[in-house]
Amino acid sequence: MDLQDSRNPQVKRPRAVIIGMMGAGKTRVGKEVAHMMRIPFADADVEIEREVGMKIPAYFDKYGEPAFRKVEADLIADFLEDFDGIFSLGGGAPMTPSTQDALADYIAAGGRVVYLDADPKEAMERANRGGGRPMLAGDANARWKKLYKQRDPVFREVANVLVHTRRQTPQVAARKVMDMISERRVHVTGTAIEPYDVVIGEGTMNHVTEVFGDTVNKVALIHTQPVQRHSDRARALLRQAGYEVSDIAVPDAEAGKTVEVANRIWERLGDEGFTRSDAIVGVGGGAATDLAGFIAATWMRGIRYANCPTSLLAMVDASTGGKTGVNTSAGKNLVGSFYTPAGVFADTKTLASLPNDIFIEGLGEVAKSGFIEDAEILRILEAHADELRAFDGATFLGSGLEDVVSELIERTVTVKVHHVSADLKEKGKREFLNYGHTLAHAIEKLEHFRWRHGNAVAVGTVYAAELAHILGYIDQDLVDYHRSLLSSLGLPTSWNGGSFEDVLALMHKDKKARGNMLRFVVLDGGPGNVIHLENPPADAVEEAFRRIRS
Ligand SMILES: NC(=O)c1ccc[n+]([C@@H]2O[C@H](COP(=O)([O-])OP(=O)(O)OC[C@H]3O[C@@H](n4cnc5c(N)ncnc54)[C@H](O)[C@@H]3O)[C@@H](O)[C@H]2O)c1
Ligand SMILES: Nc1ncnc2c1ncn2[C@@H]1O[C@H](COP(=O)(O)OP(=O)(O)O)[C@@H](O)[C@H]1O
Ligand SMILES: O=C(O)C1=C[C@@H](OP(=O)(O)O)[C@@H](O)[C@H](O)C1
Repeated sequence: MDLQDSRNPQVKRPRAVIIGMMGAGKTRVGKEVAHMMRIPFADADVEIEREVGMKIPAYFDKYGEPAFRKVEADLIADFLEDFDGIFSLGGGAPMTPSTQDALADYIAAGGRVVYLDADPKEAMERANRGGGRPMLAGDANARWKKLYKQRDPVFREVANVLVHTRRQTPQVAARKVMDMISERRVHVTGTAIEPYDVVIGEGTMNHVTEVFGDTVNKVALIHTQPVQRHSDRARALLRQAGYEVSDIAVPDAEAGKTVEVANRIWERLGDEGFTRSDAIVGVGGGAATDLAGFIAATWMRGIRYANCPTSLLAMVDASTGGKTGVNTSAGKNLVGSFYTPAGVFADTKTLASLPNDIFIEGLGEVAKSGFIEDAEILRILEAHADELRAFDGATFLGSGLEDVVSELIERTVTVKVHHVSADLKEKGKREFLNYGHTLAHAIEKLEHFRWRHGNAVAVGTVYAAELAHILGYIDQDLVDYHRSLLSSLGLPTSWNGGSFEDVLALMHKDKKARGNMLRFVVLDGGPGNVIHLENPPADAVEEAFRRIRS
């Protein structure tokens, strides 16, 4: 398949622009960030000196500040469009209106303007060292303070990333900047949805303390044992932020998603005096975040909650979108509520402990999102299939793969959000997220849930592709592409379990079915074009099933 890269490789833009007061460390810390990220560094002052062929104090003396600002603004405008690294500006640069406009455009195109917010005393002292700063001529301290008063509010306005560096070494500050600029955010809004962000990247769990504000006192931290070390981190962060934390360990995976476990948690919340102004944080795979959301939705008819998903599947799917619930003897996920979180923190640091097979499973839902909306996902999966299949948590952090996985999470969450925002309660468009799921749910049930969901979805998408091909919606190449892509990622593409009759009976019970009519989600023409297929001919439904037997 020929999948075009939707991004334009010609466009160069700084990975981050650093602003701040004189002496904040824009040059020193900026260089360190570039070094850590192995990308180029440029300092506007140095570039200006190169361009005008003299030192800045000499230029100020000869031509004055207005002339300097003009040269500075022109140079910054050029770099914002043609430099692919870390770019530090001179202290006063963001005060020039044309530079403010250029920075706003840069942010609108996805850029990061980092305000390096140093402690005023520390920065002032450093700025006065060494001299050579024309803006501090005369009483340097008084000048610095005056400029700080004028500039600090503007810097806060102009930047979209704020990094405090008080008492931090340049290395520590740089690490902080690096984490913050590598972060990706997907904003979720929609009718009946209180807006929230899904924050993706290494260290993003640190933000879990930012969503509840001052009104919350107690936080119940719901997690499973395999992710203990990650929930320990969340607990430490929440305690440091002043919350009273109750640690609630629940049985792992589906064993935790039961009414009995929920009941034990409700009892505990009652004993510990949780009120409507308290909150829940879920840390773990999709089972733990589904349970945590369900507890939040039901306790006192709804309290605030945040999710820290730790499996790929939970990051790309389960933790966003607001479906919460437990399993009962009537079936999986049949009891629950649509209840959206206050924030989702997909911290890629937690993937370091994720076993390979559980990671691979998550790719099933990632590929599905590529098929239904974002063909760029398919291109990325294709280009990195070998590394993804060989995923090893032990070598994952800081590797090139981490960036690839972060992009896949961002894109997959974006696809999910497009569907959820338009249709929270699954009355229409949201059903498209169910591509491959009609057969997948039947497989999971017949395999007594020993088959992992993402693996079943992979087979289900091949089935849906076969069905669409038999009925003339897509060509054989696209069916073959489903198989080759999924198997290159280590996902299954065939299933030899139960009989067609068993599968058919279960597909009739699928939530998309209407009366006795089967309904599937299929592609029409190519990836990105999805339709509902209602009541397909019985022989096509059976023939497609025959084709997924190996
Ligand atoms: N709410 C939704 O919209 C939605 C969507 C898809 C799936 N789900 C639900 O999500 C669940 C499946 O999610 P899942 O695949 O994450 O399964 P899971 O929660 O059972 O996690 C799989 C296993 O991986 C472990 N694990 C998770 N993160 C780990 C880490 N970082 N390190 C080590 N071990 C880790 C878990 O403890 C568990 O043993 C199902 O219950 C499904 O119904 C919900
Ligand atoms: N976090 C820090 N800790 C200690 N020294 C620092 C720190 N940041 C910067 N410095 C030092 O302070 C001086 C001013 O830093 P610089 O990067 O030139 O500031 P700016 O470019 O923001 O004016 C330099 O000598 C630099 O090495
Ligand atoms: O604050 C300012 O107006 C200036 C700061 C300097 O950069 P640093 O902040 O890197 O010292 C330099 O651009 C020029 O002296 C003007």
